[in-house]
Amino acid sequence: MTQKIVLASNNAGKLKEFASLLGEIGLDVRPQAEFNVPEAEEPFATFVENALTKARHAARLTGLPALADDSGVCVNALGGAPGVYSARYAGEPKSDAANNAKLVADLAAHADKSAYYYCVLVYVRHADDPQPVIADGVWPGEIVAAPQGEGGFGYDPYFLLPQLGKTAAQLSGAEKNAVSHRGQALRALVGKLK
Ligand SMILES: O=P(O)(O)OP(=O)(O)OP(=O)(O)OC[C@H]1O[C@@H](n2cnc3c(O)ncnc32)[C@H](O)[C@@H]1O
Ligand SMILES: [Mg+2]
Repeated sequence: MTQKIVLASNNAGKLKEFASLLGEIGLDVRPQAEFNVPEAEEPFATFVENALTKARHAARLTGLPALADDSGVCVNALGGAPGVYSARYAGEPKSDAANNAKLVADLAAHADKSAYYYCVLVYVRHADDPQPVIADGVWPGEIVAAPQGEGGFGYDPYFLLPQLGKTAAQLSGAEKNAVSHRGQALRALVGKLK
């Protein structure tokens, strides 16, 4: 029987990437919305603590193993901001357009546009699992002032891959998953679960 796992995220962009990444490995991964799990609080200053709290929350409410993703874009000239606060960088309600506008404005006076995406994944077998499985991934790039591309989500139209001459939003879903912070983290996590 395929093991059912709850995916502790409400982000449609992430869910789409996970659906394609997990399609191949024989896990039956269901978004937490299917179980009416409400969004968890993310009060911590580290990605791993937020991912752990999201995974535990979903596992507790469903009785299923849970996988959570906490991620963000870290900009070197801004001391790592927006970082763990990426989803709400421009305040509430969450808005990709407002976040991107703030990021471009904050970076305008800086010559160094280097940045990286970071993703940490946490898998818990149950809410009180004393040995959560943790894996992460880093994807370097640069922030550009003008958006390019229609794919991806979040900061992707402003996240340039200099070697490819494209933003993350100009990659196909498969191309992004092959190299992204999330793709790297998930492949590492799956390796640890085997
Ligand atoms: O907590 P969940 O429900 O998973 O959804 P969320 O959008 O709140 O997710 P996070 O708390 O992990 O915040 C991560 C933010 O970082 C940004 N981000 C993360 N990965 C990204 C990617 O692959 N492409 C573009 N932006 C990304 C995006 O703005 C996300 O909202
Ligand atoms: Mg969140």
